[in-house]
Amino acid sequence: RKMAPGIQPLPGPMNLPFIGRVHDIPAKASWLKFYEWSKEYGPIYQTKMFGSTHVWISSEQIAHDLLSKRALIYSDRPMIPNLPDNRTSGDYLALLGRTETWKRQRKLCSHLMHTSALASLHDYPHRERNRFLYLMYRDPSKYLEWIEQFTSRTVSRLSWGTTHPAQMLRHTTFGLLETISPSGALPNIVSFLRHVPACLSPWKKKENARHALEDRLFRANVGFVGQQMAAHRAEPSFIKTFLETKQSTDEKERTKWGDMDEAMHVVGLMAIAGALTIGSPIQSYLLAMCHYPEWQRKLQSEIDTVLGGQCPTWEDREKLPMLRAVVKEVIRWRPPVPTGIPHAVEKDDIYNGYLIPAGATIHALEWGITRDESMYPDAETFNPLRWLDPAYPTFREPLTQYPNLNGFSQFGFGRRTCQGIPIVEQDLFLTMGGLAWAFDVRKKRDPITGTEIPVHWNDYTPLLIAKPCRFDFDAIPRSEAKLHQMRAMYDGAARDQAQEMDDAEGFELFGDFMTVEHGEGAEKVDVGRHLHHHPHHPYYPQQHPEKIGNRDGEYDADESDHDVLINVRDSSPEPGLSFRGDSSTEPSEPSEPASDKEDEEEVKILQVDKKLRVWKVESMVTVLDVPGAWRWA
Ligand code: HEM
Repeated sequence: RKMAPGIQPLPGPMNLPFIGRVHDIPAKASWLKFYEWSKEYGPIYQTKMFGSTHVWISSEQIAHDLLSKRALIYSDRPMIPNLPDNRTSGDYLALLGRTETWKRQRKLCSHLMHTSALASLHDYPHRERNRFLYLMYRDPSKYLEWIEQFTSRTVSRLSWGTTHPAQMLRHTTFGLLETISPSGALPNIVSFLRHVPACLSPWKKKENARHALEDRLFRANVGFVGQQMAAHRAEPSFIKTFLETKQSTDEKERTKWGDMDEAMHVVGLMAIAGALTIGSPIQSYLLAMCHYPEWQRKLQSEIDTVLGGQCPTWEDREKLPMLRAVVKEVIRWRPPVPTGIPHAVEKDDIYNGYLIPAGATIHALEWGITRDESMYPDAETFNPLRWLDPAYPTFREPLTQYPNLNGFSQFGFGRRTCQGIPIVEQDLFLTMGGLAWAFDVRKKRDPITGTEIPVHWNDYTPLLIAKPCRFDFDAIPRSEAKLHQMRAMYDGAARDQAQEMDDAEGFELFGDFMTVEHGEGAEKVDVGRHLHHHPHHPYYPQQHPEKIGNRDGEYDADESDHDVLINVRDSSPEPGLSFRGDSSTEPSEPSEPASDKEDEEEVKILQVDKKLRVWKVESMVTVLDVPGAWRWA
């Protein structure tokens, strides 16, 4: 391509014909390679992949100069080869091109988020956090499960006022992450594979089936909120807020936010974003505490001194700057979206004498941005002090307000910045604060030699949203008093859930198996199992054989929903039947020996709704740490 005098192409590695540098990009932790190149070619450089230009930015200043200050031409999104209508379809706001649909959807998203944030997210993160802490106490080795339950249940409540869709949301959302991630589906790297017809393309078949399932889930959820509103018992939610505007007597207000179908997708995307991302920093917090016990002690000391033994609530945020600094530093130390979500530039542009060609994909390389030594000295070290001490360039006053997550580079740039920060901020403040208040998290010790068992430093999953691969640690409750408090907090959360169960009449539950119709016919999807058989899923047995949690060699997602049992299998239990097992055991197979006695409990079926295939149970749980004590759950 001919350049005007004085203009040059961006620096970057030499490209091979046609494939560019595809062969150099590792399947795992690709961001480390892109960061390595930034050391060689500078804070802005380009690579080619199958003919398209990718620009990588590792400086916050340059990202702002282009993506924020020149937002007029830098706010588009690239086409995702494995989801080729992502720019136009309107199903996923975050992936839409710079279109009128995107502008409308972004406004609606912002309105719903704002309304909910003003009401402190209806206390949902707090209620779910209390449940989460107790589950962590019962079995910290299942932390991946408890964290995913926390994030998906919280965002389900926010979106639809109920936790019921949470499990299915996890399933469909994880599938979407694979569909769109460069390392999740081959056509995203070898882009011409997108032309393979649907009947021959395993990627298209899989995505079509997933999409159909997701569509059914979102429609059922919206229907549920409508029914609950008609019965005057809907809990607050994004969809409820939207439907209320539809009931306004003011015609302008009624039409302002678009139609129901669009709102369904906007809220669906918000739920997807919430279920996907927030687990990453919660897991990274546990990793950080294993490596930096001194910061755990400092954080605990702040919480104990300021709150006199109470567990942090959202109202305490102004008083706990160190907790906010830990939240922010965890995100900086291990960025949840290390390669960023790419923008696309719509016109040729010149930056400092370099050409950025129209159509190039622009990546704000979040991993590189957080390693800029001029802003983050000693960047590899987890150091919350950089947000609290005036000696650091990132310090900001007043400490009642800063540090916070608003405007943080890790949530993107310009007109496409993340819209979920109020949820992220509250979820992380409560979970990290709750964990520090309740537990000493530390490396496990070998029972015989007493030596510490090593924990990895930076082994993360490879998809667009990166999470630490499973590691073992101890989470020791800090005192007997805290244990009692945790149980009381959990009882409150369990009561909420029992109430919700009563309200769930009319909600369409999904079976373990369901038939999904799509273009190529019908497919039987095993939802329960499916969740654990994604090749990149951290629980996936083949990929991480040593990292599997439970006695069956495979992690059972429903295992510890002890408080109420929602069983969706075909057996038809009768009220009054009692059996021993854990609450996810089939009552039709009571004789099956439970190999793990600790999980056993007395379960009695109280009520059965055959149409919904829901049982409500009463279960007597052994409280393991107080021998001989029993508790009704
Ligand atoms: C730790 C959690 C999260 C992180 C690190 C994160 C990060 C990001 C990033 C990097 C982007 C792209 C920004 C850009 O293109 O410049 C983004 C976009 C977005 N995020 Fe988040 N996010 C998180 C959680 C959430 C949550 C809970 C929601 C729920 C509402 C959400 C909603 C969105 C939306 C709607 C967009 C798309 C904005 C647009 O394209 O116009 N995010 N997020």
